[in-house]
Amino acid sequence: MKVTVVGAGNVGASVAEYVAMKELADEVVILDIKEGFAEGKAMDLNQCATLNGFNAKVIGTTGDYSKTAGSAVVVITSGIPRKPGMTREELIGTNAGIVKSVTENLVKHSPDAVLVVISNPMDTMTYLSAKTSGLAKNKVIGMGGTLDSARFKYRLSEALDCNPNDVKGMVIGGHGDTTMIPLTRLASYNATPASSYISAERMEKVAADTMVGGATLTGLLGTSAWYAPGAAGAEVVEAIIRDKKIMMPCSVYLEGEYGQKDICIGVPVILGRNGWEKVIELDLNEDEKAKFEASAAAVRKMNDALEL
Ligand SMILES: NC(=O)C1=CN([C@@H]2O[C@H](COP(=O)(O)OP(=O)(O)OC[C@H]3O[C@@H](n4cnc5c(N)ncnc54)[C@H](O)[C@@H]3O)[C@@H](O)[C@H]2O)C=CC1
Ligand SMILES: O=C([O-])CC(=O)C(=O)O
Repeated sequence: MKVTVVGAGNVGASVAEYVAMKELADEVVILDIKEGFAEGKAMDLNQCATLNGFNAKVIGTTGDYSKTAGSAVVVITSGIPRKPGMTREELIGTNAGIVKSVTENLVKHSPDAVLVVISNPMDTMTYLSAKTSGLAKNKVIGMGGTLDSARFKYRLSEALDCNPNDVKGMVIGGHGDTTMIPLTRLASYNATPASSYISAERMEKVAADTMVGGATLTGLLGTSAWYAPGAAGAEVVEAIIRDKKIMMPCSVYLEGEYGQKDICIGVPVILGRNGWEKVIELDLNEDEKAKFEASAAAVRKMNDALEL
């Protein structure tokens, strides 16, 4: 089983590390355009094998797509990250060209792969990849909601002063500072609504902090985050490789679900060997529906900037 990660930068290397450590593939290929960079990251990761007890071979390449041939899953992280003060949407000018050419090269060599798109602005890059690849719609998955939901649960656990693993919560909508929708009404702690433990004001703060989760880290780090993005990317890869049939919010191509067509946006899906296998239609209330519509409108506006 082969998994390819395009982009050997912060997020790509983190995805590759988790994929190797979890032994999700026996071959993990990392591809970058920066001369020797992917080769260096691969060598460094291979030298962790005996320290972290994994047996996966990591292969680095500078732009040789033949090494990616026959991948079961490919993860696209190539492109520039934002700097403090920027939005993810501002990255479109540089990243659209990169994601388009990377997608074309990948599908030439791995026509049966499932694509996991991470590059930002993620929903629009997923839409671009879906349109460019010509793959079945279920084979293109944008990773954002899985990360945003992990941040939501972290913020909830802070507010409730509890183990984050006892908290359930989901973020749907676009992966943007103003477009993501933490579903506060449906969040729970030990099968009880999380809202029954904290004030409405505190819950609003949890949601607001979740929405600017990426921007907050970018302000602190000077570039965007990679540990949780890498872990979330690997979580999606694991669900596919291990055919887990597990629900995660991902950006997928909608054809009427949630009242939306011809758009990739975050909704809960069942992930398995074939990619996303089913969209789960949550019973949203009027406020949540209105937020989802506004989020979709913003993502659609961004998609309009693409040259397809
Ligand atoms: N969807 C999500 O939840 C998240 C998305 N991101 C996004 O992921 C992307 C990568 O972020 P970082 O890894 O932090 O950036 P980075 O700058 O550390 O790494 C990006 C890598 O892509 C490579 N690259 C550029 N053009 C390429 C091409 N044509 N082919 C192959 N490789 C190419 C660069 O050489 C660089 O090594 C950014 O767009 C960032 O905004 C980051 C975190 C979370
Ligand atoms: O904030 C960013 O630009 C990177 C990203 O998507 C995230 O960490 O959620």
